[in-house]
Amino acid sequence: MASIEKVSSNRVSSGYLTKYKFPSKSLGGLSTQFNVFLPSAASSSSPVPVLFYLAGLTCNEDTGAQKGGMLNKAGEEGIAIVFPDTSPRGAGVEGEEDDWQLGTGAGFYLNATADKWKKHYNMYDLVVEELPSALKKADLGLDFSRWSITGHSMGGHGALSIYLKNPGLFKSASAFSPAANPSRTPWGINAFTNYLDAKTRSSPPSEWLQYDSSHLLQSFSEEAHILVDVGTEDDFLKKGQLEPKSLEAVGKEGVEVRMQDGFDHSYYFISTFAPEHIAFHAKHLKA
Ligand SMILES: N[C@@H](CCC(=O)N[C@@H](CS)C(=O)NCC(=O)O)C(=O)O
Repeated sequence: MASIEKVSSNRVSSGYLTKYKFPSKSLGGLSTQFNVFLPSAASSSSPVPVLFYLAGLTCNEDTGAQKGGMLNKAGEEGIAIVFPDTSPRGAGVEGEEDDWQLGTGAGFYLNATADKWKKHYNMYDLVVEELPSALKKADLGLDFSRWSITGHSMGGHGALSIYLKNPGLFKSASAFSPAANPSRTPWGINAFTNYLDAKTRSSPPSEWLQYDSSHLLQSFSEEAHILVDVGTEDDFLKKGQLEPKSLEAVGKEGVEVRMQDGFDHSYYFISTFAPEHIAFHAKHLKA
């Protein structure tokens, strides 16, 4: 496996935010970048818990790190945060730059099975397997036995679906304005239609449902530790892209969905509630 290479580093909060890159097998050999916030106290002999933050459509590895308002609280709690990119870059797939909801900046945290996309668009494998392996090998002081995941919008879908698909791997999951029922809402339908080669005739196809949090939650047999915040003035909520009620409708204990009065879809909303999400994860990561 290729080693990670440092690109830049900035002092922030009680530690450093460092950008790395490495050639990713999951992304067909393309170089991918990610940021790691590491509290200064972390070391290979004293590793810290890890939180992954998955960003939304049109974003990259810098968006959450720069605008999410997460780092002071993470520093205080002694938690590292890993910020992956949202898609491969420069795959050269026809049309990948034409639509902000598909292709570059819109990897949807799945493994593509459609011929056109499957060589490069495997963000699920990158986030769940390859990036953790590369980070473990680099021995930065991250303890992946204490691992949680969060994200925004498309990244909220990523965080919840990855948590639900891997019982026991994460201590907790949270999301800001997630696309919570993507097999039935426009962004998800567009992404799944293009990325996934669905052979089943059911509607929605089972190949889509394996990435739908509201569906996955129905058969999640473990104790759930999930926190979701959504702003009542979120235009994407109003346009039916998010459907957080479909998570509540499952009626599973341990899933808290909070509607936040007057907030929209932006990073003003995320940065307001980010410290509460960090505290939520800290409670489970340190339990
Ligand atoms: N480009 C889209 C909006 C894309 C968008 O809102 N992306 C969200 C995630 S779904 C985001 O976090 N954008 C980055 C930002 O707000 O800084 C549009 O023009 O409607």
